[in-house]
Amino acid sequence: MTIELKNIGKSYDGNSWTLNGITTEIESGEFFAIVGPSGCGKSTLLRMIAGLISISEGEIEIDGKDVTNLPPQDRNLTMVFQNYALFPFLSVRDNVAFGLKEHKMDAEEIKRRVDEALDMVNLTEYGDRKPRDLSGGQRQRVAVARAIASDAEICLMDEPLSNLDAQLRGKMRSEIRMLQQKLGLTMIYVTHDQVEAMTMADRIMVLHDSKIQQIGTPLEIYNHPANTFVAEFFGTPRMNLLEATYDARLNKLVVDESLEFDCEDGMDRDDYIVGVRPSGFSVEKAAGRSNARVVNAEYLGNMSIVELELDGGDEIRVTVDDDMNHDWMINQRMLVKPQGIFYIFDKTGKLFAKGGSSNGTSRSEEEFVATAAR
Ligand SMILES: Nc1ncnc2c1ncn2[C@@H]1O[C@H](COP(=O)(O)OP(=O)(O)OP(=O)(O)O)[C@@H](O)[C@H]1O
Repeated sequence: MTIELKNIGKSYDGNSWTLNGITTEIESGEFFAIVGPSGCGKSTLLRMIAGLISISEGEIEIDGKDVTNLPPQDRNLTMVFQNYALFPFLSVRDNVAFGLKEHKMDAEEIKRRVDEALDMVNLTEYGDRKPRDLSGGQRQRVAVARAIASDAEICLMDEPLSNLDAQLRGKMRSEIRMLQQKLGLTMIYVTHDQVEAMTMADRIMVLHDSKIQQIGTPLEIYNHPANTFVAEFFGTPRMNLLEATYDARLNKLVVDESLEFDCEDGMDRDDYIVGVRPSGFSVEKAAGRSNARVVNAEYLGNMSIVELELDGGDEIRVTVDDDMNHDWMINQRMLVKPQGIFYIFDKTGKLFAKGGSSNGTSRSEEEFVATAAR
């Protein structure tokens, strides 16, 4: 089932827009994640698609049919909430069967569907328990089983894993993804967790400032972030964003007078923002040459995260992989150089171009993807 959002807007107070101009098409069988920081309107959008709150502007179509004014039960969808919304006084089986009974479905059919759904989430032996006698992860599975049993072709999930510990979250991520694929569900999945979105989704919509910042596959979003917001939101530690001046004579962008980034033709301004992921620098002790000092270092086993202050005052965060030499000393002088890919944003934060090469040694012109003309 496809879902089409046409210029959706929401204003709770009639003055300001919580969401504005949301337009996209979600394909049948797609796992579509909506991500963004707290308060950006993720739940609002999901609830509008579900029909739980009204839309201030725009239209929603499901499988080509306008459902904007239809109640939730007529939209062929089901929803899993953050707090699972289980009935405490009903058994697991009855929780899963609840919606089916409401629909006056035949008892045999209900039993078949409940058995099947509990089997899929590995809860067959827990059917007679009450929710309070289950672990957090098991409760979460009951909520998923209820969604599956409904046979709806669209499933909406609102931060379903946020109450679980990190280990269980990782396990449930792959379980939900597997079930979604097995059942061919069209999934819209809200999360504030960029890792969850990157690992589960076919495509991601990034929301911020009431608007869509970017829609793309996880790779597209990571490799071609549309702006500084998206660039910083995805990737841990965050991308370093540094103010840079363009030196036309050298054809280089210069940060703090000591870090230089090679440019292609087409640079038309004096000021840009250079974005460098923490892996995009080399750090070495070089006799007589240095441009930074170590401020802090965390050794994590397979790598270190090192914070450095450039001589011009900017701070950067660098990851050093397979760090055998992890005796970083605070205030130690270092020579920092760019290596590999970097991003050039204009002063408004929009991606202007991508520079550098991915192998970290030589740079090729093909790697320089000019996006300014778009
Ligand atoms: N019923 C309401 N009345 C007025 N304002 C609301 C209402 N519900 C949400 N809001 C506001 O709309 C904005 C978006 O809220 P929403 O819950 O959609 O964000 P979210 O991205 O899901 O956040 P979180 O990740 O924290 O759950 C917030 O500023 C919130 O305060």
